[in-house]
Amino acid sequence: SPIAKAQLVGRDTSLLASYDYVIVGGGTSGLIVADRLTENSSKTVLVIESGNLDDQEDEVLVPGMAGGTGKKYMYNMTCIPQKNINNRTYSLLAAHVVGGGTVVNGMFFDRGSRGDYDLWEALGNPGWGWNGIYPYFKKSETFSPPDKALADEFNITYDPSAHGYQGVIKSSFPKFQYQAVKDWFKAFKQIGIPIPKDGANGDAIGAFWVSNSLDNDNQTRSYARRYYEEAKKRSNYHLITGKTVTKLVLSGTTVTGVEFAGSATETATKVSAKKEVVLAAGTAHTPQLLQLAGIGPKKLLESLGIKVVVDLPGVGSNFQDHPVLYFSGSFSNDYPINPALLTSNATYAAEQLALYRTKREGPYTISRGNSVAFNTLPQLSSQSIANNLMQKALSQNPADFYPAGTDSTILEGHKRQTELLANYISSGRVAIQEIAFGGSAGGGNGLEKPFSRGSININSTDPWAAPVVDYGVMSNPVDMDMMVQLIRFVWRLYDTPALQALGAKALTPDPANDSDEAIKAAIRATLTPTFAHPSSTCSMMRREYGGVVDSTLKVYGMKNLSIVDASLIPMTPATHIQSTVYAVAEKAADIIKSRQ
Ligand SMILES: Cc1cc2nc3c(=O)[nH]c(=O)nc-3n(C[C@H](O)[C@H](O)[C@H](O)COP(=O)(O)OP(=O)(O)OC[C@H]3O[C@@H](n4cnc5c(N)ncnc54)[C@H](O)[C@@H]3O)c2cc1C
Repeated sequence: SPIAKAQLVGRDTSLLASYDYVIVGGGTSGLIVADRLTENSSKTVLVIESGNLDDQEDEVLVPGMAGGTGKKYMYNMTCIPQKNINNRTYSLLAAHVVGGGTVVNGMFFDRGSRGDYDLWEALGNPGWGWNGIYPYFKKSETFSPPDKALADEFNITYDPSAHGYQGVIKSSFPKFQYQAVKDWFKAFKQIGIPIPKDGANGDAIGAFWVSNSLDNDNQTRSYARRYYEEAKKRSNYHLITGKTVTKLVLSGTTVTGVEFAGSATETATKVSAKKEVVLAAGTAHTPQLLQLAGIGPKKLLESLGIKVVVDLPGVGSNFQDHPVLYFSGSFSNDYPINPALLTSNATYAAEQLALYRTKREGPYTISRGNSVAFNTLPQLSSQSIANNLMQKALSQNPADFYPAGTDSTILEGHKRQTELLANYISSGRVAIQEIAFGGSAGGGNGLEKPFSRGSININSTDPWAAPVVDYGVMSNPVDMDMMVQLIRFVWRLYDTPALQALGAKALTPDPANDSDEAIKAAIRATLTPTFAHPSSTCSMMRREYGGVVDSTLKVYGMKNLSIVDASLIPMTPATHIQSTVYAVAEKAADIIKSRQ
């Protein structure tokens, strides 16, 4: 096809009629799996990506401008009104570009704690606990330690043995930090939060330093496109961009290929997969493609007149993200050089940008920051509050959170997740709060282990129509209760001697209105349902729990169909999730290779 030929990136060759593997989505996970599968020169791989290559503009490469590309590389998707936050709506942050979320993200490159991944294993996924995934975190990373002078001044500690040194993604630290970060660390210490040496070794509980997905040599973003750049010279690797997969081609319950097109009016091209079709279209679009193909909840499919190929109730359910409440405050005694200066003082900003361009130094080497606190519920409130809240979760009836007639496997999975979560949360094995602090008085207060679950489902048979996104945020009252504790904790943090020395004052939520009811009203009015970490719509879990793929990532009931993206994460880890997606995809590639 001449159209296809023109858009096969970097190649003067034609699209083949069939490949061993067809990968749907050239985002984060898709490019990793493609790279690894093409290491075997006898296997052919086609990646079909709906977006295009990025232009490598400053807003992609310069950390201090991260996210500045706005909508250019994003889908335009909005959730339905969220009834527990005053019917407000919000975007679903899904990237639409080669490299996916890693082109536009905030470059935090951290990992969850041991418990976050042990929960996955406990859901019936042998090999997916911390010990099973840890080697793959290392495999994806090339770590550079921070500059000695900066590390000495700011006490930036790290565990060299926790990192990788031969991976594709460069991980390192900016050349600059704001002074107030030191005071925040002191404040966490004063309030009794531990300061581990490094979160990367499974001990990601407390306040610690994290690296960025940042190339230390030139202080620019390191992202999934690098996997493609390194592998594209292989003649067995084809990437086609600007083409959307519209259909999985089936023969009974075997996937034999896909159809794709550049627009709704373009005639679709068909390509066959001799071994597997690998879904890497992300948390919103992987369930969409399955449901369109008749793989999903029977009731939904029948209501749209779609022939049911496999009744798989979990496709589109168990949707999770990290709801976040941005708090504001002020420092009356702030340092003269602080994060606000870049936006308030154009001369300073121009000087600093020039410094970045000439020497790769200064605040433009920072993206969203390098210091975070991941706190457990007993730490941030008390053991008795934690026990009471978890008892409340355990006494709930899962059916109360789903429409009547919801499949029993979904309810069973909900119950099992609740039991595990309650146990891990009350025993402090996982964090439930994230506070990212970069030297400003305000920040984000994220709920890392929500009990609420949302959904992403189609409501049309048109592959070009966006699926319906329901975050389900705060649908579980235990999440509201935990969020109240998260806010009270931040207020107490402002009262520590370390932050009081800066003249810290909490502004919003306003501590003057400190009844539970007033705090809940503030949550309803201001909570954001997403921290740009959508996941879990095609969870890796036992089928009896509403799972969609097994621990070898094969879709239940189907042949030659796997999933490798963030949609398979069964329970969201307490971390920013890109390095988890990198690790999952590295492990996925090994699993798929082992089937050869
Ligand atoms: C704005 C933003 C900020 C973030 N900040 C951070 C951060 O600071 N730190 C962190 O750790 N994580 C962050 N994340 C999260 C992280 O980047 C993502 O979780 C991760 O990149 C998801 O990888 P994925 O492979 O699941 O999906 P994606 O990377 O989104 O890839 C899916 C790809 O599939 C393509 N696609 C979809 N449907 C089709 C189709 N039908 N046919 C062909 N192609 C299709 C899409 O265009 C996309 O490129 C952020 C994410 C966003 C969006």
